[in-house]
Amino acid sequence: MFFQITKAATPLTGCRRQLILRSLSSSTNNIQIEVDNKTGFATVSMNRPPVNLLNLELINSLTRSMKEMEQNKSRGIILTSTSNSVFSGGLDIKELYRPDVQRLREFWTAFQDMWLAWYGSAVPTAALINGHSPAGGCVLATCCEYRVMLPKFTIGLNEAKFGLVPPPVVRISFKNVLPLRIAELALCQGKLFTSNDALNIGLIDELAKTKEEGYEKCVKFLQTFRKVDPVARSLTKQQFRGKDLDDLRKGKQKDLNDFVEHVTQDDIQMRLGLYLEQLHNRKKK
Ligand SMILES: CCCCCCC/C=C/C(=O)SCCNC(=O)CCNC(=O)[C@H](O)C(C)(C)COP(=O)(O)OP(=O)(O)OC[C@H]1O[C@@H](n2cnc3c(N)ncnc32)[C@H](O)[C@@H]1OP(=O)(O)O
Repeated sequence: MFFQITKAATPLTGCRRQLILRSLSSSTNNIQIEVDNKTGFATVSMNRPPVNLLNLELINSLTRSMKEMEQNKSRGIILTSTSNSVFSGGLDIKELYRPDVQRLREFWTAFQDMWLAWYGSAVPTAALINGHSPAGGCVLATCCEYRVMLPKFTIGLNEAKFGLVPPPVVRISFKNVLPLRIAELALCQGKLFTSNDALNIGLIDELAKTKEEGYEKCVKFLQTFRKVDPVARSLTKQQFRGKDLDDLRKGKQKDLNDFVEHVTQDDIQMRLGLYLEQLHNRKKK
C-alpha cells in the first residue's frame, strides 16, 4: 500500500477535520496528502526541505500521488508546499551535473511521466503557490488548471539564464497559459515574474494574502465543477490537452535522447557547475 491513513486537524483551516495520508513508499516522506472530509478535495504538499528541489524521488512521489488521487476518485487536488517561502526551487541541478547517465535517463523519464500525470490529470487541479516557483516549479504550477499565489515571490522559466534550452514539455504548459508572444519573450529572456506581474500577464489567476486565503480561493475554484458531470469535464479537458499529451507519449524516446545529449555536453556541464557554485555562494556575499 502506498499511503497510510491517519486522522488529524488540518494545518490549513485549523478546525476542519481531515484525513492525512502519509507516503510510506519513500524513506524521505517527501509528500504529504490531506483530504478534506467536507469537500472531498485533496491537498498535496511537497515536503522536501529546504526548497523542494525536484529530484528523482520527489518527482516519482508526485506522479504516484496523482495516480492514487485518480484511483480514489478524488474530486479535486490542491498542489502546494510545506515551506513558508518556496513552492518548488525547480529541478535539483545536482541530478543534472556530472550525472550517472543511467540515473539521468531514469530522472528525465520520471519527469516526463510526472508531466503526463499532472498536465493530463482527470481530476481538477489548482496550484497554491505559497513561495518562489522558478523553472520546474513553474512547470508544475502551469500543469494545474488554476493558480493562486502569495505576494512578493517569483515565478517563471529562467532556464535560458543559465544556458539550458527548455525542452518541449516545459514550453507547452507555459504556452497553454500565456499568450504566445509573452511566452516566447519570457522564455527567451529567462524571466522570473513577481507575483503582481504574474497576475498582470495571466501566469497566475489570483493573488492571496495568506496561505489560508489562498486555500479558500483554490477550494472556490474547484467547487465551480461541483455541478458538472466529472466524465464530461475530464473529456473536455482532454480535448484541449490531448494533442500535447499524445505528442509527448509518441515522442518520449526522442525527447529523452535529446535531453541526455543536451545536458551531457561539456559546455552545459560547465554552466551547470557554475550555476550550482553561484547558488551555493549567494548568501556569503
Ligand atoms: C534540456 C535540458 C533542460 C532541462 C530543463 C528542464 C526544466 C527545468 C529546469 C529547472 O528547474 S533547473 C532549476 C532552476 N531553479 C532555479 O534556478 C532556482 C535556484 N534557486 C533559487 O533561486 C533559490 O534557491 C530559491 C528557490 C529562490 C530559494 O531561496 P532560499 O534563499 O530560500 O534558499 P537557498 O539558500 O538559495 O537554497 C537552499 C539550498 O538549495 C540549493 N539550491 C537551490 N536551488 C537549487 C537547484 N535548483 N538545484 C540544486 N541546488 C539548489 C542552494 O545552493 C542551497 O544549498 P547550499 O548552498 O546551502 O548547500
